[in-house]
Order: sequence, then structure tokens, then C-alpha cells
Amino acid sequence: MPGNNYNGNSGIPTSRVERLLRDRELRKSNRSSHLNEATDSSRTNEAFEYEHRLREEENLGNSYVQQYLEGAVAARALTEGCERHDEKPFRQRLLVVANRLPVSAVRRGEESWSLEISAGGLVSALLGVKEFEARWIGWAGVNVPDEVGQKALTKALAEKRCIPVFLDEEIVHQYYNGYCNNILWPLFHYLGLPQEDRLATTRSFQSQFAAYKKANQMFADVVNKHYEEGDVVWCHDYHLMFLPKCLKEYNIKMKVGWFLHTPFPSSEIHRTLPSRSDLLRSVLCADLVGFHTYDYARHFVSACTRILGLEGTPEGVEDQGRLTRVAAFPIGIDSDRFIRALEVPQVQEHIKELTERFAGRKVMLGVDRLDMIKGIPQKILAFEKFLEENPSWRDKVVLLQIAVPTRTDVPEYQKLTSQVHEIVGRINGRFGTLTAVPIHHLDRSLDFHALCALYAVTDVALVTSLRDGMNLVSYEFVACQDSKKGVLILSEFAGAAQSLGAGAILVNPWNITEVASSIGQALNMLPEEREKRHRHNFVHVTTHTAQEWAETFVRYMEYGLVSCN
Ligand SMILES: O=P(O)(O)OC[C@H]1O[C@H](O[C@H]2O[C@H](CO)[C@@H](O)[C@H](O)[C@H]2O)[C@H](O)[C@@H](O)[C@@H]1O
Ligand SMILES: O=c1ccn([C@@H]2O[C@H](COP(=O)(O)OP(=O)(O)O)[C@@H](O)[C@H]2O)c(=O)[nH]1
Repeated sequence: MPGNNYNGNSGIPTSRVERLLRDRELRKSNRSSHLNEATDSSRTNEAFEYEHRLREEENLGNSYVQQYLEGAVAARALTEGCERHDEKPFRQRLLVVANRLPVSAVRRGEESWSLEISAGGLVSALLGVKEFEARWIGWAGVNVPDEVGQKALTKALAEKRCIPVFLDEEIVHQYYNGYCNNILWPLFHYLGLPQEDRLATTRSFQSQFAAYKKANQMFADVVNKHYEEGDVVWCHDYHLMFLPKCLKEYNIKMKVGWFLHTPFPSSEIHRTLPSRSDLLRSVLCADLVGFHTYDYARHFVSACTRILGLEGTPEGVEDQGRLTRVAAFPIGIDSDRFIRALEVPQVQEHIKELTERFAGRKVMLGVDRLDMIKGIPQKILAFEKFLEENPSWRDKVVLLQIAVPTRTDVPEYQKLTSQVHEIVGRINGRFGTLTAVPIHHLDRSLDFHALCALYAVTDVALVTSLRDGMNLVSYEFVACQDSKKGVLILSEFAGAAQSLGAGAILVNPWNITEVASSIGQALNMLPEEREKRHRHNFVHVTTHTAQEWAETFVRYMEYGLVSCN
């Protein structure tokens, strides 16, 4: 990995270990001051919970530090087979299994395919992972019924180190549109089941769940076919909660990790799911279970204790002496990629065009998949309120909203599209003039360079997710703002609020009045304060990268295996 020295014995980046040692000291002093502030009688649950979190975090840090100091062999994967330090290190083979491959396939002819990068945070983060000899296993986002097409696509994908799982239309309908995106997704984001078809959903639940299990088995079959001894298998997200069980049933020695990119909701929500126990038991077959935040990890452990009656420990969940480790691994981005992109002539050209186009106006930006969790209607309504209450800003600010189409076959998403169009039209009609409108709404994705240019010219980024596992858009915005030092308004319900909260203006997206006044605060913020807030976030984004996230998770997985009965 560029910029990191490796300790010859442990294979752990020296800079990372130094930072872990520093962080550990810092955590210790934070903990004592935090707990000292609480008198005996006021030692609230919050203080205890805080200490518990720090302990967990410290345990994680300690195990790294321990390895470094002892030159342990636990990270052997990197160095195995290396006699001398100057030899090229062994690279751990990693099978990344996610519903979606990082590329989507478009058929151009019987045997001809073109591949395009898929949009979404999971893809962006994993593209930044360079440490491992990684292969992706997943769905190419397209139905390929014929053998000729399947062979040609498999070949095209192999060049990108991708291995397809072929899902037919019916399975996609029941598993992806149905169980994943109409049941698990809204539930995990505290949105409940779609109101109108609640009964219909309840009726179709069994067939969708059967399709979900079948699809997970199809992923497992492809993993099994490509697995080699010593590989680490890293399963991703709510689409594949059954996968750890399928894999361990096939090969108990396989090292299996599972990471959830969405929130894991309170056990009170999870217990409403008819398949609540089956899903938990399957996930527990993994050796390591990871989440973006401690809250999500805590909710998962509570669900296992309350629903399955198992024992929660500071390290994870125990079932008859078998431990499944559970921990928080907050994701990051490949920040260098964004910072470097700003120097590319094409991006500079874009920046120049945008600056001229919006001269005299402050630019506000929203970048989201057009998903109900992103709170796009709430954001636009808050912007309307701001314009309503601040007439002097009406011709001095513009909101650019990039709304990337997603899951377009799911009825709830179709309804959302019409709803957003209706609101944008109304506001532009209300505040627009013959020459300018306050909201530019784009129903499409942008290429990487256009996106970077947009991030760079923005004065205020507005992230109003009602719930969001992490939200990488907020990280990407910060990475591209080192010249401008714009302001980030960030929902307190995004995982990113826990890492970027000190630099951002945090808001409750349901409170439109609060968001509107935050817009005013951000637009009027003095340069010194913007600088200070930006610095805090920039340091975080550039030091907690996607590479480090993956490294940490995979190394942590090395420490123990569990069996699954
Ligand atoms: O694959 P799609 O159905 O088109 O959806 C795109 C992805 O959306 C979700 O992303 C999550 O992962 C991000 C990275 O960890 C995180 O920042 C964000 O908060 C999540 O919403 C989903 O979890 C992915 O599986 C999808 O590929
Ligand atoms: O036109 C676009 C808009 C967004 N993105 C990417 O989509 C991801 C969105 O990730 P986030 O974690 O914010 O949310 P998710 O969509 O995964 O829920 C980010 O990496 C963006 O760079 C993209 O590739 N093209």
C-alpha cells in the first residue's frame, strides 16, 4: 500500500501501529475524563456504554499493537513465503461476495458485452481496496438466459477479476426487488413495510424468503467452485445473510466474514421480521461480523440475546462455547483518488465551466440514489422553507440535486420519483424566473470526473438521510474541498455523523425548520469557522480510508474460526 512501511515480521503497516498506540493513549485519557465528569450518582447508562465501547475499541487496537510488538505470525498472510524483506510480499487471496459486482453489464451483441462501473457506496469503497489479491463474486445486474451470452460475459468479467452469479428474472424479482429491497431494506432503515401493500407483502413473504435462500445458495455454489484453501471469504450486506451458513455447511474451515453496509436496527424492529431467527443464526455462522458503528453492532448483539436467547460478550455472541466475534469497522473512501482527480485537466475544465455557470450564486449540492432513506423530499422542502423565509437569498443560491435512479422495478421507488418531480416542479414554478430556477434536479448518475468537479465547486453539501449505514457522499465531498472549505450539513441518522459530526452541522432531517435554519447558518458561516470545521473532517477522511477498513477487517478475521452446526 503506498505510503506505508511494513514491519517485516507482522506484516502490519508501521504507521498504522504507531497511530494505534497514540490512539490508545488518547482513548485512555478521554475515558478517564469522561468518567471523571460523572459523579457516582450521575454515572449514567450512557457513561457505562461509552466505557464499554472504548473497551471494545481498545481490544481491537490492542490486538494489533500486540502483534506488532511481538512480531506475531497472525498476519502471516502478507509475509508467508517471504524469506527476505525486499521480496514481493505474498498477497492474501480475498473473495469478495456482494449482491452487485462493481461493474454492470450491457449486452451489445450475441457475444459482446460492455461493462460499466456500478454506482453506490459499497462499490466505491471496495474499489479502493488494493491490499489483497481480490476477486469479486456477484450479480452483473442483467438477465442472461442463454449459454452463449453467459460464456461471453464470464470471459469479459474475468478480465476485471469478477465472477458472475447468474440470477434469472423470477429470482431477481422475488429475492432482490422483493425480499431484499421491499422487506429487509425498509425494515433495517426503520421505515417499516410499505403502507399500502402491507397485507400483500405479508402474503408474498414466504415465497420471497424461499427465493432469498435459493439465491444465497446460488452465490454459495459459485464461491465453492472458486474457493482455494487459505482464501478469505468476505460476504457483504443484507442481500447475503444466509451465505455464511451455506458456506460453512460446505466447508467448516473456510474463513468467512460478513459485513453489513446498512444500519442494523433495534432488536424491537428486528423481532417483527418473520424470518428473524433464521437470519440471525445464519449470520452467526461467520467467524467475524462487522458493522459501520458501535450502535449497529450493539443492536445486533441485543437481537441475538433477546430473540435467540444467546449470550452477548464484549467480543461478540457466544453459543454453547462457540464465539462469533462482532465489532465495528467504519468504512472510508479512497481519498487520494478524489484528491488526485482534482488535478486532472478534464476536471479542472469542468470546475471552470461550473464556476462561470453559477457565478454570483452559492452552490448547494445533494448527491443521492433516489431512495426513500435519503430524505430527498425532506431536503427539498427545507430548501423551499429557507427561500420562503430569506427572500434576499432567492437569486443568490442554487440547489443542484443529483438523484441517481435505483431499484426502479420496486413500486415504492417509482412513487418516490413522481413525488420528488412534483415538489421540484412546484418550487421552481414558485421561485424561478425567466432566466434562472432555484433547483436543478438531475435524474441520472454522473461520471467520476464530473462528480469530483461538482464536489469541488460546492459551497454547502446537504445530506438529509432519514437513516443511512454510513453515507460516503459526505466523505467524498470533504475530500474534494481542500481549496474551498465548504460546509457539510449532515443528518444525525447517517453513520457518518459519528465520524464527521464535529466538523459538520448535524441536523434532524425530519425537522424542516431546523434544516432550513442550518442552511442559513452554513451560507453565512465565517471563513475561520469553515476552515476549522473542514480541517477536522479532512483529517478524518484522509486517515480512515477504504484500504485501511478492509485491511483491518480481514486481519481481524485471521484470529479465529468458528464451526456451524
Ligand atoms: O446495489 P443497489 O441496490 O443499486 O444499491 C447500491 C448500494 O446501496 C447500499 O449502500 C450502502 O453501503 C454504503 C457503503 O458502505 C453506505 O455508505 C451506505 O450508507 C449504504 O446505503 C447497499 O447497502 C449496497 O449493498 C448497495 O450496493
Ligand atoms: O452519479 C453518481 C452519484 C454517486 N455515485 C457514487 O455513489 C456512492 C453513494 O454512496 P453512499 O454511501 O453515499 O450511499 P449508497 O448509495 O451506497 O446508499 C458514492 O460513492 C458516489 O460517488 C456515483 O458513482 N455516481
